[in-house]
Amino acid sequence: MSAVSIEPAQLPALALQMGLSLDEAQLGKLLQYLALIQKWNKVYNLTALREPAEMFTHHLLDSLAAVPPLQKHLQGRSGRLLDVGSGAGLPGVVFAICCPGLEVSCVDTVGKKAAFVQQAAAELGLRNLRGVHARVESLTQTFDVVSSRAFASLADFTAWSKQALAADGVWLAMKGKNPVEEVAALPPTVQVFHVEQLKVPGLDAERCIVWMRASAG
Ligand SMILES: C[S@@+](CC[C@H](N)C(=O)[O-])C[C@H]1O[C@@H](n2cnc3c(N)ncnc32)[C@H](O)[C@@H]1O
Repeated sequence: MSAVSIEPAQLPALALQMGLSLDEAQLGKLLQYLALIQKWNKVYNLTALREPAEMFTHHLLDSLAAVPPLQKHLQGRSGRLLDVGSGAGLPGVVFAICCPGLEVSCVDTVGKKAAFVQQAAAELGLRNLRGVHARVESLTQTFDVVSSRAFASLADFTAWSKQALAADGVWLAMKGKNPVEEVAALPPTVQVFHVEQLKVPGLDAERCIVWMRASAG
């Protein structure tokens, strides 16, 4: 994966280029969130990336690329989203900032990561965001969208989170290259209805969303 030089100061222009309509407050919160990850990374061991420039492209812009497809799916509806294995809150915190009508829960088995998301929610004033310390398999609430990024194979992701998916809910899995073999390994109870290519500014790498829903099989 290679990256061209790109800087946080370019965020307003990059957001427009990505088809995002964000106000000053949202742009500010995205940069504040990045600063929080950088500040707490050493203490909480949130991400293996250490370089601020890399965090900007590989984490923030990469997560932002999934926002227009998510907004298109929601079509202005409110709803509940669960981000599974969210780590530092990627992409869940970015979704919460960009989609204020969405109630976002970021679940992780590591307590300090869930605590970091709770702290980010407080510091950024995000009342639609919460960090949950749990294994996704143990959740009983249901969600309209269940997302993941850098989490697990499609088969494991859907198997572990299926009880958390609302009856008409969808899975949103952020992946690199179109994961043809992972799709082939899915059980008949999971239907892939769209593989959507993403373009991340400054990232010369393939990215996609695999959209799935539960089917009778
Ligand atoms: C590689 S990290 C990805 C973090 C983040 N989504 C990102 O894109 O940077 C995977 C995360 O999944 C969490 N995890 C693993 N198994 C889990 C489970 N069964 N339920 C919830 N979280 C889990 C790990 O603790 C880890 O933080």
